Amino acid sequence: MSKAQFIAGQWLEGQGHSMTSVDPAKKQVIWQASSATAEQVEQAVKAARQAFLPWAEFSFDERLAFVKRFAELLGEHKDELALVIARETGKPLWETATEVAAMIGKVAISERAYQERTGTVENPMPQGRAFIRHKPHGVVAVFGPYNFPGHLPNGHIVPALLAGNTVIFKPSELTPMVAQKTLELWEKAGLPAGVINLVQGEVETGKALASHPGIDGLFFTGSSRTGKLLHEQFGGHPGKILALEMGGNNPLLVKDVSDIDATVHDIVQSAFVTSGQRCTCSRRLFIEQGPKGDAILARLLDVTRQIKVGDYDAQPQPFMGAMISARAAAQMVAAQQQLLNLGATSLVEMQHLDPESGFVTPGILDVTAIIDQLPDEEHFGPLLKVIRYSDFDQAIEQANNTVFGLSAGLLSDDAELYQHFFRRIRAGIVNWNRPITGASSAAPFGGIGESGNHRASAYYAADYCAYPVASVELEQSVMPGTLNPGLTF
Ligand SMILES: NC(=O)C1=CN([C@@H]2O[C@H](COP(=O)(O)OP(=O)(O)OC[C@H]3O[C@@H](n4cnc5c(N)ncnc54)[C@H](O)[C@@H]3O)[C@@H](O)[C@H]2O)C=CC1
Repeated sequence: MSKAQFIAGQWLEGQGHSMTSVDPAKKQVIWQASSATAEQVEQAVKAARQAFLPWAEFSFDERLAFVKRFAELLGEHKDELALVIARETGKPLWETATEVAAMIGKVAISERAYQERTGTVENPMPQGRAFIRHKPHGVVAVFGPYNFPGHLPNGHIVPALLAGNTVIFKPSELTPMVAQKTLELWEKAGLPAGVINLVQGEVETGKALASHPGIDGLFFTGSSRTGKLLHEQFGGHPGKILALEMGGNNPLLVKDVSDIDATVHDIVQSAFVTSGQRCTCSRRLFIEQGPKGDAILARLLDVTRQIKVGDYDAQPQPFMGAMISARAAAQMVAAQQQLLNLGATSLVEMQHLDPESGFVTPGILDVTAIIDQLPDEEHFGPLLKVIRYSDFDQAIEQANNTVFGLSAGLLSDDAELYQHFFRRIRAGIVNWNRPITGASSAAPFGGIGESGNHRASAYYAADYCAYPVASVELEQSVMPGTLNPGLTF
């Protein structure tokens, strides 16, 4: 049993029910502990509140020194952390190494973002000095998803701490071991007690934290379903900051390309990387009808059938590892069946390779015939839906026919067509001849519609981690040269 709760600088056993984490590739229990109760969440909020003022009173450079030490420790422990992420998520080691690298890279980017987006500005004025400064919100909760259990929570935690907030982190219940490892590194970095706290548990722990009156904000990355629940819960609390990074039903359009292999590579990288478990993954692929489209589709089917799926530590490395759980894999196969029942045609069948594991092969369906009945849902796995179109503008209209709006892309040699597409498509990430996954931490990261609430993360995370304060300041009160009418001194 692990002491999995980190509260006020102490590792504590949870007082709730027992939790386990299962390696979805090797099917072994790799972690066991007890969840945090509502009382322990309360302790964590108290600890974060007590730590807030001293932490906020440190200078930016002092806070930065702690965060840089964390980045150094990530570097020293990068192989160990990459292995923990691989074991808990099933993602291949080549990919989890890039996740740890992104966590390290986040620190320098967040430092720059803090200065550029929330630094201090002095404006000239006739009398006194005018300042724009930024202050931390206070105690913030960070909720993380399972697909990038290190990098995505880190994308909230690092800018939150730099801005002077204290944090209570509630990771996904599917990736508690990664959270524990990460917090051990924060502890080693010497953060004062209470500045970062970890509460592990399932939905009830999440609810206890999200509904706690003592938090000043909540930064969430996860499903639209949960994000919407939180949005409702935060209704009537305009004083609390809520940043939601949620799912997508992302379209990728293809027209007039000369290099078929390069195009297919961008499609595969968009649809199947991380076994389709990225919020930016392409779910819908629009290919023109006719021989040119046929050739692209034929090559895509051919390459997809050859994608290597395997253990995270296999040599040579597979492109796709296991999905997060046997349950998630079974749900994807069920989603495929549901679309087949509606009248979709299977082009490459997704298969659950072993019902006890998270391994699935990638699948492709032609859904052209059922476009009007297509459920507008995020299928969070390696299942790509192909739509054959004859009119490009209609294809854009269909691409926009979603409640989501996270990422979208065009694969085409035609620069003017891209401008046309860019003006019409609705999404927070719009790419041209590049995969629609792999968004940069140095750019804003967020979507419109049900993909987010206009609080983009990554480079723009600095914005939701602090509030602006406008001040006009003068050493002492001075009588103005002219008085307003009606005043007598
Ligand atoms: N836009 C973005 O930046 C990203 C979005 N995602 C989305 O995340 C999803 C996959 O992640 P999941 O872990 O399945 O998301 P999830 O919504 O199931 O869980 C996220 C977090 O919320 C907590 N939670 C769940 N129900 C709750 C409730 N009722 N009250 C309070 N807390 C609750 C969970 O314990 C977890 O910590 C996908 O939909 C994906 O698109 C994933 C990565 C990035």
